[in-house]
Amino acid sequence: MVLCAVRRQLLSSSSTCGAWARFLQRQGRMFVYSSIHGFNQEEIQEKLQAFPGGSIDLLTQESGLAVLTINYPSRMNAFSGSMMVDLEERVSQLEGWTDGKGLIVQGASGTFCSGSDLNAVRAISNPQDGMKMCMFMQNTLTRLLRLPLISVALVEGRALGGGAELSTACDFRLMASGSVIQFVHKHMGLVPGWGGAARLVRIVGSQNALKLLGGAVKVDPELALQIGLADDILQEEGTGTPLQRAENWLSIYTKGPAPVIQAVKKVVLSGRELLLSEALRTEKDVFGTVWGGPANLQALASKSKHR
Ligand SMILES: CC[C@H](C(=O)O)C(=O)SCCNC(=O)CCNC(=O)[C@H](O)C(C)(C)COP(=O)(O)OP(=O)(O)OC[C@H]1O[C@@H](n2cnc3c(N)ncnc32)[C@H](O)[C@@H]1OP(=O)(O)O
Repeated sequence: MVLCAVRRQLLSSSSTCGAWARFLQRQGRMFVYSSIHGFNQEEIQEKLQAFPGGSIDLLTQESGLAVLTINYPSRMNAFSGSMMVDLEERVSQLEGWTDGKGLIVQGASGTFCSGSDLNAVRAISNPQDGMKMCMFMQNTLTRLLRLPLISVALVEGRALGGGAELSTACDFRLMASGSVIQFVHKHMGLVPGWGGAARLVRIVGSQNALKLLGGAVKVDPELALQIGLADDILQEEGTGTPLQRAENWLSIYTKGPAPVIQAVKKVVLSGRELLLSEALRTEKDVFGTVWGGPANLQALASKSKHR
């Protein structure tokens, strides 16, 4: 039902969204898992709701920047079951946000996210439930990464286990000094299951990914920057809160009209996810949505120079 609603929304909105819907249709799917994979979203949602606590908070701003906050400070922002369901709902909201340009994903109270809530994990530690939770989170995080918004994970404190995986579902990672990203899965007798391994390989390459997962390495901002896991280090000095500084950092990439910023994300995403010929066709479609558009005509009329 959610799939139909989102698809309807995509198909009925602007021409940019039309190209986006075609891109997603070309991929053959918007979600990684559906009923043909034996995935029943309602069933797993009901199971997850049995483990309440915390929340995922979304603030959309007129500037076109949204802030998504993982909020469960008493458990270091671990993901309870209800927070997994919340996250899916917030991502649906963002999919329908036509004026959006950028997204910051942060944790509450100065730390990012300590992964799954171990209390819930213990209660659903059989492989069947684990795989259902994993399919649910892969669907949600894939949709998060595919949003037509430029996203950044603001990592303060710790990003552990599923928290490290969540950080890879953003376009950029901005690490505060003293913060750590650690794929602790090996120590838990596990491997990533929320899509974190597949995304990590694409971000840092397979050699580095093998080291980070095989060694459950504590990645500090300097190492993260060196291997390309982090895009920048949020300096301590400077004005404003870490969130304000992250907004400032992201604004370099989100300055401009929403249709143009969304088009930028779409062509990069199609290049990242599709075979070259498919990516080229998608690029042509997305190009068609901005060519002769208001921002393009205004730039042509102003005879702008790029010195
Ligand atoms: C592995 C894969 C899986 C997935 O991908 O789905 C996961 O993510 S499993 C979870 C992996 N994460 C962990 O194992 C984190 C374990 N916790 C810690 O290492 C520490 O708590 C740490 C480093 C996050 C914070 O240490 P610190 O000394 O600063 O604080 P406390 O340990 O006292 O933590 C405060 C409070 O939070 C609770 N907490 C922290 N993380 C979790 C969690 N993931 N699930 C449930 N609860 C968590 C901790 O138990 C403390 O609660 P309290 O009632 O005060 O004892």
